[in-house]
Amino acid sequence: MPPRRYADVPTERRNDALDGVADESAKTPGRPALGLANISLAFGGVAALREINLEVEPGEILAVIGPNGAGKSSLLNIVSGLYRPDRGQMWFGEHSFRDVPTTKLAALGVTRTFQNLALFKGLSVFDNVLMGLAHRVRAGFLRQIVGSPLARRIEAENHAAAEEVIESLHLTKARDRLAGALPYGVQKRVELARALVARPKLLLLDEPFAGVTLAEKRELSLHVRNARDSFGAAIVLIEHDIGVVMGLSDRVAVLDYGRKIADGTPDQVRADPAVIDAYLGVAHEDDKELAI
Ligand SMILES: Nc1ncnc2c1ncn2[C@@H]1O[C@H](COP(=O)(O)OP(=O)(O)OP(=O)(O)O)[C@@H](O)[C@H]1O
Repeated sequence: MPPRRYADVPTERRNDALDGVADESAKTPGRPALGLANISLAFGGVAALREINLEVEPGEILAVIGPNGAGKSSLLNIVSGLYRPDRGQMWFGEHSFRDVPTTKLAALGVTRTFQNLALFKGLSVFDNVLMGLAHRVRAGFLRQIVGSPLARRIEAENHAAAEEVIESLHLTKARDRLAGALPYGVQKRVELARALVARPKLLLLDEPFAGVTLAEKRELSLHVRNARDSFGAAIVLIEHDIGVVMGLSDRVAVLDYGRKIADGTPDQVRADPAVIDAYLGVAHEDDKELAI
């Protein structure tokens, strides 16, 4: 079966419109989709992250788990440029950073969703999804080409990509509704659609399954896996639902008090005494893998 497309938009001819991503990063070939080396972060006297080393390969789904306050959100916030690490280095593919430039994340092929949703509630589902492609051309470049055949073609391609991902994520019926008026679980799907429309190389998901029903968890899990299968996205997710984590992830990294205490397959992590001690404990022994 040929791979499915979310947004098969040719970008070569628009590369010169991207905002100088390569200029601000050192280039190192042969790197994984995401690499972290010795990342540390403290808030006053609280060490949120201590010398974290982590790699995520293209097409790999990595879950980051751990007790409350372990450093999971801090890690995601560093990778998406919201926090600045005190020490360490990061790689997105060949681009290396100390500080991730938030405004250039999408152009680097990195998208994320937020635990508490970050949709434009007064815009339609279609327009929200379209916003996931807003980074593709600079405003100045758009002004120069407005009304031209190239501008019309870019618009048509973006619209087609948005329609495709809306259909893929079963959002067709909600396409013209205001995002803010939709049930929470559907809004979660809209946010995922917006993160997927540009076919990211690296997708960061902050508790994508929090607050949704079991049926919605199953469906969202399928869409996440499909993003990996259809265009090889590397996916990092923070999740508390151990059933989802074990069923969906290729690899699980466990944080505790800012340290990475385990990193392995779901089975390896589930059997690791340090992880059972720090996090899984007796309460999680009965957690069943979510069948997806
Ligand atoms: N902006 C901040 N200012 C001060 N301290 C912070 C800030 N963000 C995180 N911390 C502290 O850093 C540590 C790690 O917090 P973080 O939110 O990253 O953990 P977490 O694993 O995501 O927790 P949870 O599962 O509860 O969301 C905690 O001690 C937290 O109180």
